[in-house]
Amino acid sequence: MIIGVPKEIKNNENRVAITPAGVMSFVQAGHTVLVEKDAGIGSGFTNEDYANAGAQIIEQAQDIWEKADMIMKVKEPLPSEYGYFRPGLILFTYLHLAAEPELTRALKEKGVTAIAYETVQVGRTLPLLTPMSEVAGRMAAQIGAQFLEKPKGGKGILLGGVPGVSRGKVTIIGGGTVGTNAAKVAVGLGADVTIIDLNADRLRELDDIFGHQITTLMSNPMNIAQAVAESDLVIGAVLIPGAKAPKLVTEEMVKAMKPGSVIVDVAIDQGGIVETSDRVTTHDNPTYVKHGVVHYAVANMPGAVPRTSTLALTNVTIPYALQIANKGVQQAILDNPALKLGVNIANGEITYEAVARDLGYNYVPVEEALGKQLTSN
Ligand SMILES: NC(=O)C1=CN([C@@H]2O[C@H](COP(=O)(O)OP(=O)(O)OC[C@H]3O[C@@H](n4cnc5c(N)ncnc54)[C@H](O)[C@@H]3O)[C@@H](O)[C@H]2O)C=CC1
Ligand SMILES: CC(=O)C(=O)O
Repeated sequence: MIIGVPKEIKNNENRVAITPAGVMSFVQAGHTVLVEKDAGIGSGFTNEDYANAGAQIIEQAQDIWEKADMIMKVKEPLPSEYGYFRPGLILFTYLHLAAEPELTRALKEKGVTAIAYETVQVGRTLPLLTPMSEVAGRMAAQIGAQFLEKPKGGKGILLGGVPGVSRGKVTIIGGGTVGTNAAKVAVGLGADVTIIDLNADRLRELDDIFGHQITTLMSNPMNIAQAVAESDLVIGAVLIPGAKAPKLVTEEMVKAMKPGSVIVDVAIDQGGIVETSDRVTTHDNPTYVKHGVVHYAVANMPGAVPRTSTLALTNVTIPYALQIANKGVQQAILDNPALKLGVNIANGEITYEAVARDLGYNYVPVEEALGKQLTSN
């Protein structure tokens, strides 16, 4: 198979979908890897590193998209890349389609087989999302602390306080991977941390992990309203896999926050959990102020720490990509139900139920969409 790796073009997206070590794994398995010139520079990998590992370095993104059987990316294609879509092309990347109706339509109309990192699922875990959620969660607390500083537009408080002055209050809504990692850093900074989740078992686990260093609360509108109103920093970290994020923090709740408070809505890639997170921001211009509250809504937070993120991401994506390359999509899906859950679009059909429901399409099971009854031995 020919695997193509274009350079990422989203604002300040310095990650890359393959490392030189990944290239070597594909080449040893008999595949060809095309890497766009300078695709790895932002993550500290030179063209020479890739060439030494066996990749062909290609000048133009267009040549990669045209020649490759499978395109591996980090972030969703941007409109300038939609023209490269063609029937039968395999696209393996983060997609977050429930929040991307135009992209969904383009992939569907062009017959691309679109496999989303974020919906590959093993039991209750999302192994290709987890490492980036670890990064974004840890970043969320440090970014929140930064924007609470007065020169950055915040109310001018130090999350850890100092002797004789109270600590800052942090509320984290969603106690999964992002939430837990945000809590680790916020607790480390000395903040007064509350985690809200809908899952009572998860709250028990968090209580076991953090003990009296945090407060846990069941997710309901009353608890959320009260915690948000009292918080200096609110972190949005809820996920319903594949689906548009539920708006759990209403505009009224944001109005009740004190001026200069900060919201970091990490779940913005799925549409955000805050009613006033009504736009996606970029690393170049990461915040806006609404009702006196600083909103941070960057959808590619790990792109700002690309060396760490590229290594963490490719550690988990390459083994799945190798399965697709070695066996072809149909057999790889048949052999690996986790990968099957990653297929969001195939042969012009939406094959992930939550995406179909949120965007108003018919859901077609992947076996049916691929036009062949997949049967296991
Ligand atoms: N902005 C960015 O750069 C990045 C964004 N993310 C996003 O962060 C979000 C969270 O991801 P993960 O932590 O990995 O997900 P996760 O699945 O590990 O955790 C989600 C948590 O939300 C909880 N939850 C569900 N409904 C809830 C409700 N109504 N109230 C309270 N809690 C509820 C679940 O019980 C679960 O504990 C996702 O949208 C993910 O794509 C992840 C990485 C980077
Ligand atoms: C999860 C995701 O979309 C990111 O890491 O950018």
